[in-house]
Amino acid sequence: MERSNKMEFKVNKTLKYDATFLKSNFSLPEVNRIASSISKSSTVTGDYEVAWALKAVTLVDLTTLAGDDTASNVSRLCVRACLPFEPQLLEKVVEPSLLKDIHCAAVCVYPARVADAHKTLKQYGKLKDISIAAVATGFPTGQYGLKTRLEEISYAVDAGATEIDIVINRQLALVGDWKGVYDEVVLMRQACGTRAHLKTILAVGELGSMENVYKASMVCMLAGADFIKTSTGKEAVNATLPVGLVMIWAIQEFKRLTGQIVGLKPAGGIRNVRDAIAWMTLVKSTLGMHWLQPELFRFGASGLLDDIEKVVREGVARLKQA
Ligand SMILES: O=C[C@H](O)COP(=O)(O)O
Repeated sequence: MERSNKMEFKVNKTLKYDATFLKSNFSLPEVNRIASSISKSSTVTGDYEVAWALKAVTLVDLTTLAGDDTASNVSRLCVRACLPFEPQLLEKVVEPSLLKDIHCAAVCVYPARVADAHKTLKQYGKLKDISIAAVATGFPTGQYGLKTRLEEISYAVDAGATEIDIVINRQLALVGDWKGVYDEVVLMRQACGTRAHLKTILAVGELGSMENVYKASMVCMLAGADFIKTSTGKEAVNATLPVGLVMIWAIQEFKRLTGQIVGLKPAGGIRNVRDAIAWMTLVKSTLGMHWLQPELFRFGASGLLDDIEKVVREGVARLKQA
């Protein structure tokens, strides 16, 4: 199966389980205070808002995860990911040489729809530019036997997925069996092999505490995750800035202890440019501006591109009037 080679295909290594990595040292009021102050400082308007909105496009995993997904709507999603705006629209705001870079980072679909995405992206010559992410392992609940959860990964990779978004076993996490969570994610890492990046969904809204969010982040990174992702988009509480901050602290500490670099993917409920800018501000002010690239940061979102399009069109219209 022909696949994208946009990203150099280096995957993270599985490291030995070490319970000392799970110890955290933060207080909830501190987390909320910092997240709230970052959120307040992230308001931008006018041309800056358009620039940030265009940056956000390049970080989106454009997602459809619905029971009624069909080959046609997945194909339309892929076309939109390739060309979110007609090139003439952006002529006044983007340098001509950069227009080709204004596309989504990936499309994200169920395993059974990967072949449809692959077909369309191949047809448009975009397999090298846009990754195909598949959710797997009994998404969204993970409440299935391990054997079939692992088989889903192989199925999606064989169909052309280059990124696998797995869900962790919340049952094991909630009873404190972190070694059990680690062991499963290690097998998921092995099932991806070097053919696909592994993104691990923590389902933070079901983990019960920020300490558990930190532990789950560490366990997944030890197991070899390339990205840690907040949510499936199906939990009652999905991506929030405080949770993002705790995951970022885990990423920073993990890098300090092991040298291994792991990306962040907030997902679920990120629907407008204002939210996207708040997340990008959070990342910029903690991990640094260089983290805002598709290899290290993604938005998992089904509706964000609609608001981005609105903001960009309004911005371009203002420029034309000026
Ligand atoms: O992984 C992506 C999420 O499922 C998308 O969630 P959303 O539909 O709330 O944007």
